[in-house]
Amino acid sequence: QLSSTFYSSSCPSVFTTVRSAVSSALQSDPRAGAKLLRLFFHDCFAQGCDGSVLLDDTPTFTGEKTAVPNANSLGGFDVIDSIKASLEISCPKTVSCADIVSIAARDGVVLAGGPTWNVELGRRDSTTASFSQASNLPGPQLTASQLINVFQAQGLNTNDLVALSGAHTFGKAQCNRFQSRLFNFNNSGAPDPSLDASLLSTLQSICPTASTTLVDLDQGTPVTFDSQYYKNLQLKRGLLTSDQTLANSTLTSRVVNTFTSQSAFFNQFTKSMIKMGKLGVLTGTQGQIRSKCGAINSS
Ligand code: HEM
Ligand SMILES: [Ca+2]
Repeated sequence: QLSSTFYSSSCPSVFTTVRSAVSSALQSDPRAGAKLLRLFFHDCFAQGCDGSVLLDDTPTFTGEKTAVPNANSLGGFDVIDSIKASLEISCPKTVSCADIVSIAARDGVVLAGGPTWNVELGRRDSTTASFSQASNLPGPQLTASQLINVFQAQGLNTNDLVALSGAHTFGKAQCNRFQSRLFNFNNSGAPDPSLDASLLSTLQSICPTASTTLVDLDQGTPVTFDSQYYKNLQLKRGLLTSDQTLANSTLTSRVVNTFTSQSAFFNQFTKSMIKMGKLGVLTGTQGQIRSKCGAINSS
């Protein structure tokens, strides 16, 4: 029961406010859009798209930020906080943090050259978070069949999985997320055979150890939102095991091939984003509209 016109009368400036904030964040951080897109994914997969990922820990509350997939990894909180501060001036107590994340994710895609779509709105913010669900976000070592299962548990199918993984067309990953592929893959004494030799030697020199050094997820067009990601997979140039497996497994390889067509990818990506954006949403009088995205309202 979300709607793209949800704020048409209550906060008509919401789209321009978010767009200009994301655009200005990109001036100082070329990864800002990628961070915001990932933030949306991590919000939706833990307890639904309810802003739970934004809640800070307190002495009596454990949120999602310290879960392994998020800790020292997730970003974009500063951009969301500054958008929220602007909107509390123009449209007080009106726009949920969960909706801000969903619009900012779309704008991060658009401003990197990706497709646009009408974001469906009307989500409300949670008063709780789920450390355990955040901890169960899919890890970079998963195989295609494991990824299919994780997505299926959220009501997302194989097309959604492959299309949404295309988000790795921009942004970066730390060496420690994939370094196990480079020297002694699965205790074989050799690197992952499904990794292109020239990319392997590049990565071996950047990542001699499982460090926090950052590497482009898409070595072809690292800051553009395009279908290069799928072409990389066909060339054994996927960075994470969870990327490369999509081309290696017969469960997903045909879909990977389809998405080398940019129009086919963009078309499915927008549909899958709208679908992911509906996971576990709070609407109507459920939850609340937070005044600050990092904390539940005190009264
Ligand atoms: C299919 C399962 C997925 C796995 C296993 C996965 C895993 C990862 C990992 C390990 C990183 C690097 C984190 C770090 O090094 O700190 C990453 C980055 C990223 N992920 Fe995913 N991801 C998945 C799906 C998605 C989806 C569905 C989206 C969004 C629709 C997404 C968007 C991103 C983006 C944009 C980045 C780069 C963020 C940045 O530069 O800060 N990922 N992902
Ligand atoms: Ca959530």
